[in-house]
Amino acid sequence: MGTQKGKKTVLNFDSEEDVSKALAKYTADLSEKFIKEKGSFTVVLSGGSLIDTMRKLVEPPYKESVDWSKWWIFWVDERVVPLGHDDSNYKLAYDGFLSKVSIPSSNIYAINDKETPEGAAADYEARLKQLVESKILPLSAVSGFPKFDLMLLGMGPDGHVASLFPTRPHRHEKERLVTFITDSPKPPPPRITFTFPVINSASEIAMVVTGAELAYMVDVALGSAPPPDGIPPPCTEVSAEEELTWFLDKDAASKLQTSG
Ligand SMILES: O=C1O[C@H](COP(=O)(O)O)[C@@H](O)[C@H](O)[C@H]1O
Repeated sequence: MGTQKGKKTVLNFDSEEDVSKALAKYTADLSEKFIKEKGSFTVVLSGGSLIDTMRKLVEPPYKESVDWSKWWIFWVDERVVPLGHDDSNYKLAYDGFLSKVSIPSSNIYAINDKETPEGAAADYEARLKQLVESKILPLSAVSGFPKFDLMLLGMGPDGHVASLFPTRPHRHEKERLVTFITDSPKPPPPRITFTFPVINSASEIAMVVTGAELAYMVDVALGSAPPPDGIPPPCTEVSAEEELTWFLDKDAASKLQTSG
């Protein structure tokens, strides 16, 4: 299991719609707080169901009240396909979120889709290091890795987060900021992903998990069921420097002993 440095909060909601509303308010509140404190808000997105659950953030009142000009967008993982491909996490986010708000395009860090997985990971890592040098991204005083303000994570039924899969050794990478995989068990096979040292250096992390097919893994991740084959899956390793907040709907929380 990961070492929990910050606080952990588990929020249970009646429906996915309620998760979407609460996630919008949580994100807008953090945006205001970080922009007030440091003049910018660095947000790391996942792919998958997260983007649809973020839909309330691009509706009134947040669409107008959030200062999108101060946002910076990154991806915790990306499939190494052209940015316009249906498997691209960038395209998913562009269609469902980024095209609806006015974040400066120079603040949106899509991968270089002309590279191999290894090249794309090295390129993304180099660009993050440049942002550290230009003081856009601070380094965590705890880990020495870049510290993002907010990571919005999803989880797969096998307990993967980002593109860190239970059966792949790159989940244990401790030196690199960004690594790659060419044989992801979930298609498409070529992907790049932030490593745990970077993920766990974030100030705030939201784990956004909805749907009954994730109920067992939620139980494992929150420590109330034993992990499959006795091996803790990646979702058990997530922790944030300030606060990790789980957003669960009733179905995802259905196996937890104490929900509500
Ligand atoms: O492949 C991926 O899967 C995870 C989980 O997706 P979900 O649809 O179960 O929410 C996602 O977080 C990751 O970014 C994506 O590349």
